[in-house]
Amino acid sequence: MTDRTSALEALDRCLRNGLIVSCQPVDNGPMDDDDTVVRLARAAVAGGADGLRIEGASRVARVRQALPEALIIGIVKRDLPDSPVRITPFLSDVEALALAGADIIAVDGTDRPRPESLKALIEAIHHHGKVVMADCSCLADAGQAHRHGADIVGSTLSGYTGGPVPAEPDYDLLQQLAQTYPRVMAEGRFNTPGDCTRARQLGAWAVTVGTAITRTEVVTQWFVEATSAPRRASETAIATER
Ligand SMILES: CC(=O)N[C@H](C=O)[C@@H](O)[C@H](O)[C@H](O)COP(=O)(O)O
Repeated sequence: MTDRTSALEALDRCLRNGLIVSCQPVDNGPMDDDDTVVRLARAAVAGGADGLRIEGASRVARVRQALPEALIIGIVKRDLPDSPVRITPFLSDVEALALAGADIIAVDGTDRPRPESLKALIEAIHHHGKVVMADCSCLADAGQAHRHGADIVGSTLSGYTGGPVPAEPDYDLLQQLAQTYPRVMAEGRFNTPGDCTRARQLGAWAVTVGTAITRTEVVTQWFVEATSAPRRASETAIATER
């Protein structure tokens, strides 16, 4: 049995049917600092998370130090002037995440203009002895990533490569992925426990939840929107009665 096969079998034991909590606060918001990310990660593990998704090599290193046993999916996000690819675009990002202690490194798995090829990124991650997750937007992305050797394919980028972002997770893509690949991460707008149950029923290997657990501003906004609409309606009714 190769090292890679045994590493993947060990991963299956940890993550199959597991929950990964993505600890990525709202950019530049009041929770967007390293200490808060470490606390979010600790809280997620205390709540039973099987893994963590952490952005930035320095934050991966901080979380690794705080939680030596945690399973960490590391990414680097960048806004590039000449490419829409944001998630771990450079070989230097892969190296930094590997040195920081990520177990799994996720990269953009879409077929869009990019500074370094997907194949080169996947090879580099394997060279560092790490597991590759490809963040995909469609079935074709996953096919290409899998051919290049990606170990995990995720629905992460469905809805984020153009046009309005849908409200629901992409269950159709998830089902297609799960029928085709052995390790499929349901990720992207899985905002309720019910969404996660459905992901599992459709064959997801694991589910990643971010916003609904770690972006307080966004979740607060959901509640504000849900509660303010009726209030406005009743205010209108009162105004009309007067
Ligand atoms: C599209 C993109 O850049 N997704 C990012 C990937 O790391 C994060 O912003 C998401 O929070 C993460 O994928 C989890 O998804 P959700 O927050 O919907 O549970």
